Amino acid sequence: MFSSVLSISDLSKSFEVEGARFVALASTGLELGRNEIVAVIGPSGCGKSTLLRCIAGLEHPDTGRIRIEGNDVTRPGQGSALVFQDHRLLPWLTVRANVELALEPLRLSRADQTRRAARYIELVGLSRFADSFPRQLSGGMAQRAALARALAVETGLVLMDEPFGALDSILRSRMQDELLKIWQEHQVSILIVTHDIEEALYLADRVVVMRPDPGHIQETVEIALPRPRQRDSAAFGALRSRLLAALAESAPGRRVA
Ligand SMILES: Nc1ncnc2c1ncn2[C@@H]1O[C@H](COP(=O)(O)OP(=O)(O)OP(=O)(O)O)[C@@H](O)[C@H]1O
Repeated sequence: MFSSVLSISDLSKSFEVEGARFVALASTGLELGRNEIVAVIGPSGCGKSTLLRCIAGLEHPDTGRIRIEGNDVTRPGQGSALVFQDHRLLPWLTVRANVELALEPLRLSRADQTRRAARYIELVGLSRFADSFPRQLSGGMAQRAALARALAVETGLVLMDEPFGALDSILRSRMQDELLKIWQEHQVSILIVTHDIEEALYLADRVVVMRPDPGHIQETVEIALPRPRQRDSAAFGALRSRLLAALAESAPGRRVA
């Protein structure tokens, strides 16, 4: 049975731009199943980040309903954790202290907080760097620390906005494999925004293609390829062509109502 972790219906969001209403998202609906990975692609400005920010409770939608595990999202950090392109670790805190800080709202005992932070730092392979500061980490390591911080909260839903966008291609594909390994072992649902079609195809069970003017979901493509996926296989290539064609249909634009 399809058990929804995230359920979005009729979501819309507009912003005031130069005295006029600009519609960033219009009547958007989306379901995310338990342990599902869904990637969101689309041209710049089609509302991908706005969608994620609404789910994360950082933006208040104009209309519609967002539920995580059946609960309406009304404030930040409710049922989800967000990973950005830049790691956003606090520079004056060590990796360990950054992860522990994210756990503060859970009001765990001091011992449990320490244990949980250590477990997730180990999971992303950073135990040796737990007492390092962000400036002492490479880009990939800092992004792994940000992932540990998001996973440690154990929300069951991780939202990722271009998480590997700033990494070089070799590191990026290594991080994709690490993410899949963690996902397989830890049973989380992931909604990931990416500009990279290959990344979407490599990671996702479904790819949602968005279109601007106003931002909405144009189509959803099932990626029924077994894992680990072969980027040079004919089936991968056929889906790549399909997504490229879907993206070509989307032309950036801006509607001011
Ligand atoms: N706070 C805001 N005020 C005004 N306009 C905004 C605001 N946030 C987003 N927008 C506009 O809404 C539209 C969608 O932005 P959003 O960042 O969601 O797009 P995106 O698809 O994530 O783009 P990109 O791929 O470039 O990151 C853009 O035109 C953007 O300028």
